[in-house]
Amino acid sequence: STHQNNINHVPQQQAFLQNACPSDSVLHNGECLSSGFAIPSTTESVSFQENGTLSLDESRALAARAEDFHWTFWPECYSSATTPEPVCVFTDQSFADGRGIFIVTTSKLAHQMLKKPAFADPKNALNRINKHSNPPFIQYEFPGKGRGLVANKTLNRGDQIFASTPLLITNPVSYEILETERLRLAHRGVDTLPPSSKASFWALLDHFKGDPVDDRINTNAFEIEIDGVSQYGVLPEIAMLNHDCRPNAAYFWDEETLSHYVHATETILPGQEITITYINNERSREKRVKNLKANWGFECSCSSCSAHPFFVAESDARVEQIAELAGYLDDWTPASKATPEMAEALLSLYVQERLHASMGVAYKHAAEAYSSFGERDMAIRYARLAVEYVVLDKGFRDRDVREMQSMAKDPSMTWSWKKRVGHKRANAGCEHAH
Ligand SMILES: C[S@@+](CC[C@H](N)C(=O)[O-])C[C@H]1O[C@@H](n2cnc3c(N)ncnc32)[C@H](O)[C@@H]1O
Repeated sequence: STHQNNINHVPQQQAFLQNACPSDSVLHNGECLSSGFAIPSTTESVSFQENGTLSLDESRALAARAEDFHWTFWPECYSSATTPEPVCVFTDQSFADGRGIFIVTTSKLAHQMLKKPAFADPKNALNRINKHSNPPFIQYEFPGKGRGLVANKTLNRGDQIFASTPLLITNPVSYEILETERLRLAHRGVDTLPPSSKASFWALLDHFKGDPVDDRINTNAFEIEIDGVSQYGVLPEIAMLNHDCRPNAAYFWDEETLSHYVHATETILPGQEITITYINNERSREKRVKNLKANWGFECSCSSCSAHPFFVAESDARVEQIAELAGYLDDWTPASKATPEMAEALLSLYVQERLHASMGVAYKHAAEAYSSFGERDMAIRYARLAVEYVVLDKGFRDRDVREMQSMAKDPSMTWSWKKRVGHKRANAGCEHAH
């Protein structure tokens, strides 16, 4: 379908430069070409320097000359029949005190991103971010899973391990242009990063051994949401953390500061590896292993994946029971069988299963279950714990965090208060309806 591609994929230099070329043409290789112009199929080219892109010096000069133009380089862009606008690479070398960032997206979305406090008010937004001196860990090489981070001091639950901004963000729209063009944008992005960030990028693991840039992105990217769109971000610090199905740290993405935060979710002693989860762990071993293989391409070697079949079966049974109890607790109909005792069983299963990093949801269930029977103090107890845990994996601005903060203040003002008073409460002794 090379023909098809030549017709549909007209490489365009950014639409912003409206005034640089007449409206019926595009800027290409420093020249205005009629928009019917199509460069030769890039599939035949080996070098990314070919095919007439602006040199870095040219695009830097062009960006400097343009009025009100935030980015360090004039963006290289490509479009296809399905892209709403050309997809371009936008680099800001001065972002986050010179750490730099490149973003592969449309100009409209790139412009929208500039409104985030991380770009608009970095002094305040980023004052706690990217501070990597005196880290609470050292890097260590583990046989079978590569580099990882090991605590060099005791970390308590809630301690920040690091918080950092991505070196790159790619929007899913970039998959709508030709693969060769998508790769050119990614390579261009890496070439435009400041030297130390470029070095951190190249030091990342390339697990799949394909295109060296794409491979590093695929091996290390995390899903991040910006303005309702799920995108990929690469952060060299968090990329050093290995996966464990029973991790001792959690991370969240904060859209306002465009930062990724990592915190301990339990006590981590010096010498212990700091781990996060790459997947949803509240599933059977078989499903977890399959998911890691399919999406990350590795055989999980964590202790709960490599346990003896007896222990695997026990663990799977607990995970299944967690889902069953959560199902009851989520039932808010008059026929609901949910009780606070169920929530206690749920909490106990989370602890036994060592799912500390995801305890937040269990504490929320417990807080609501007690609130629904009008038990104020127990609701407060668990609402406080829910806030403490949920924030570590959902972030400061999460809805559940706010809800649990309100419950901790005054359960009687929340929607669940006394919702189930009068429901049968098995094992609780007192069964009379109020
Ligand atoms: C984001 S990187 C983590 C850092 C990596 N170990 C390194 O040296 O750069 C992800 C890669 O680490 C390895 N890895 C992470 N967790 C693992 C685990 N639980 N079992 C086996 N390999 C793992 C896999 O090769 C995976 O593709």
